[in-house]
Amino acid sequence: MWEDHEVKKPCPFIAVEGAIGAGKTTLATMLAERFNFPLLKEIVEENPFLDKFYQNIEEWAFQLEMFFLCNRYKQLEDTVKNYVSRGMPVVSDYHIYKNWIFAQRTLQGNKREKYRQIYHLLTDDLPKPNVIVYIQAELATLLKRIEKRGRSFEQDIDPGYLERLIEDYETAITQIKAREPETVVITIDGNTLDFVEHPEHFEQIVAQIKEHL
Ligand SMILES: Nc1ncnc2c1ncn2[C@@H]1O[C@H](COP(=O)(O)OP(=O)(O)OP(=O)(O)O)[C@@H](O)[C@H]1O
Ligand SMILES: Nc1nc(=O)c2ncn([C@H]3C[C@H](O)[C@@H](CO)O3)c2[nH]1
Repeated sequence: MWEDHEVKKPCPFIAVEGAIGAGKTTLATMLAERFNFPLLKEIVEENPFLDKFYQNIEEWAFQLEMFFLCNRYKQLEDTVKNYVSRGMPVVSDYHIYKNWIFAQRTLQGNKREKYRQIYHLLTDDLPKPNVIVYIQAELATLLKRIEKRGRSFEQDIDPGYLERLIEDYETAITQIKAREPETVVITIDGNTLDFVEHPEHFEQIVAQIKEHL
């Protein structure tokens, strides 16, 4: 149980968020290790639709979004059962709301509406993270990181798509802040803070998060 507080705060359920390649998995992994919290990590390699999706977004968007949604739903169900409901902290490299951020960008009309209904049915009654670590990064940073990571299917991503996602994330974070004032949102400058190469940058982020735990 999480009882390490003088004033009772909710047990940390931390989600690291940001656009593609912002550094979510890297930072979430480092934070899980530092705080000794279990890590909930996105499944990427076994995704059968990502490659096809990047070749033809319109054709494959619904399949891809449904795949992500069903996978994350299952992961979140397990997380609630194994950690959240037992009062144990957890750090995740995504927030379930990410599904809707992407789906609004990739789906239109009838398919978006069908997806919206399924998304709400599956997620409305699930516990949401109470701390969001948002890595804000500009296009040049994302492109550099995507290239550095070198996943073949991401190398031809349209920079316009990334640019729109950066804006979508900004809008989504603003909406979350307004809608859920109880959720702690910590914004990290992903352009200037290099927590991979500079341990002191990581320490800065850890200190910022500790203030809220
Ligand atoms: N702050 C940073 N400074 C320099 N390199 C970084 C930083 N954060 C991540 N990287 C590098 O950038 C690449 C992408 O990072 P990572 O896979 O963590 O991103 P992500 O946000 O989880 O991506 P995705 O959205 O695709 O899941 C990796 O090669 C990682 O080592
Ligand atoms: N369309 C779409 N919807 C999602 O919910 C989603 N989540 C992640 N991704 C893409 C980004 C990386 O390329 C890769 C790994 O994060 O998968 C997504 N793409």
